[in-house]
This record gives sequence, structure tokens and C-alpha cells, in this order.
Amino acid sequence: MSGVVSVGFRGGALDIRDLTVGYGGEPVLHSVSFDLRPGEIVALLGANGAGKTTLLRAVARLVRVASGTIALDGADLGQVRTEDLARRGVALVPDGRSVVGELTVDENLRLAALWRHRGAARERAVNGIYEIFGSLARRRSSAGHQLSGGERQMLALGRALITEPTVLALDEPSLGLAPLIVAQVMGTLRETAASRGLTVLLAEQNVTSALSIADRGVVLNLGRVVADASAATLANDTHLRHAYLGF
Ligand SMILES: Nc1ncnc2c1ncn2[C@@H]1O[C@H](COP(=O)(O)OP(=O)(O)OP(=O)(O)O)[C@@H](O)[C@H]1O
Repeated sequence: MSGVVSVGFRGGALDIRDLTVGYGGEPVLHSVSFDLRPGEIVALLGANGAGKTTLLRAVARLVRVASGTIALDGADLGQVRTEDLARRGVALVPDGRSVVGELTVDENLRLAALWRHRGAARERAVNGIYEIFGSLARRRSSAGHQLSGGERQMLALGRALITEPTVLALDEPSLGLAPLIVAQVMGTLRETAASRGLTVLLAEQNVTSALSIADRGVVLNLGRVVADASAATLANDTHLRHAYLGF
């Protein structure tokens, strides 16, 4: 489904090659390689401490890469500064939810849209986010800190989408959400990715939810890729689920 590319949008191709990343000289990702094709949703799975967040932080250039490359549409992102990454089309939704609690929903969206859209185009962009997330439109005057967990997650997603990324990296969007809300967030993510042809890297502990919307899954164990297969294959692999995913 996410392979459908609509007119005007095209997902980016992300190629992660021999990526080694560590903290204080101690590697936590060991020569990790996998790629995301344009418009693909890839679930990044693994137990606590497997290295999922570190990998997303490496893509967002928030940690130093010891060796290896991350390329977007064939161009190495190695020299791109963190603050320029969004202009190159990469958006990260961290698990802290990237919402400014003191600002209203509307202000949060406008702030995120600042560098991408001006004047009437910004209004259209904000309204476009409200069309995707109807519940946010109803809370547009509420402060970020007054939102429920699900609404905050939708606002974090909206803030990322309004920059019109070609690659969206999400860190555990299901964290702390009730199952029904998780289903809503995942459903919206899948529909939006499909309609925009977005490429999505989705780090999740909620394996079932992630695989329900993903095309493919990559499983990390202690910083190494131990599986890279279609979502259907991974969902049916009981050995893998027991060995690396905790059930
Ligand atoms: N800032 C840091 N300094 C030192 N070590 C860190 C730091 N952040 C993470 N680590 C270590 O790196 C390893 C990978 O952590 P990471 O957060 O990337 O895993 P994860 O798969 O996202 O885990 P979780 O699902 O629990 O969030 C862990 O052993 C962790 O303790």
C-alpha cells in the first residue's frame, strides 16, 4: 500500500551502509546495513537497548557516526548539518514527542512550518495537517501540555509532516498510548505515507502494530542486523519473535 506514490510527492531512498556508532568510543551499532526504497515503510525492531534510537539519531545526525555512510537518494548525508537535514527532506519524530508545551496546537504547527511555507501557503499547510488529524483541529487553541498522549503524538507527527519530508523517521510513536489510539496513529501514518509516497523508518517495540503497517522489517540485536525481511515473513517467524523480540 505504501508503495503508491501520489502526484507531487516522492519518497526518498535511504541507504545505510556499514554504519558503526558508539558512545564514548564504545560501539552500540556494529556495521549495520540496510536500505529503504522510495515509498516504503520499514519497521525497525529489537529489544530494549538493541540500538533503534541510536540508529534514528544517526540518521538525524544527532550522534557522531564512527564509520559507514547514510545516503539519501545517493547523496551522502555525512557532511550535512543537523539543522539542514530537514531541508534535505529528512524529518525525525523523537520519542520525546517534539511538542512545545507552552504553545498552542496552532502555534506548534506554524512554528514547525516557518522555514518551509510563507503567508497563504503556511495557512494551507496548517489546514492540510488539520485535514489529516481531525482531532487536532478541534484542539487548535489548546496548549501542547493540555493534550492527551495520542493528541501529542499526532501533533508531533503533524509538525514533522508540515515540513514535507521525503523520509520520516519515528521513534516509538506507540509509546504510552492505549491500543485503540495506537491503531489510530498507525492507520493515519499508513494512509499519509501512502498518499504522499513517504518513505518511513518506524522504530517500535510494539512489533505487531509496526508490522501491521510496514512493508518490511529490520531486526536489530545488540547493535547488529539479525533479520531483514518482508513484514509478513517476520510476523510469521515464531523463532525470531521468541529469540529477539521478547515473545
Ligand atoms: N547517551 C548514551 N550514552 C551512552 N550509552 C548510551 C546512550 N544512549 C544509549 N546508550 C546505550 O546504547 C545502547 C543502545 O541504546 P538505544 O537507546 O539505541 O536502544 P533502543 O533499541 O532504542 O532501546 P529502547 O527500545 O529501550 O529505547 C544501549 O546499551 C544504551 O544503554
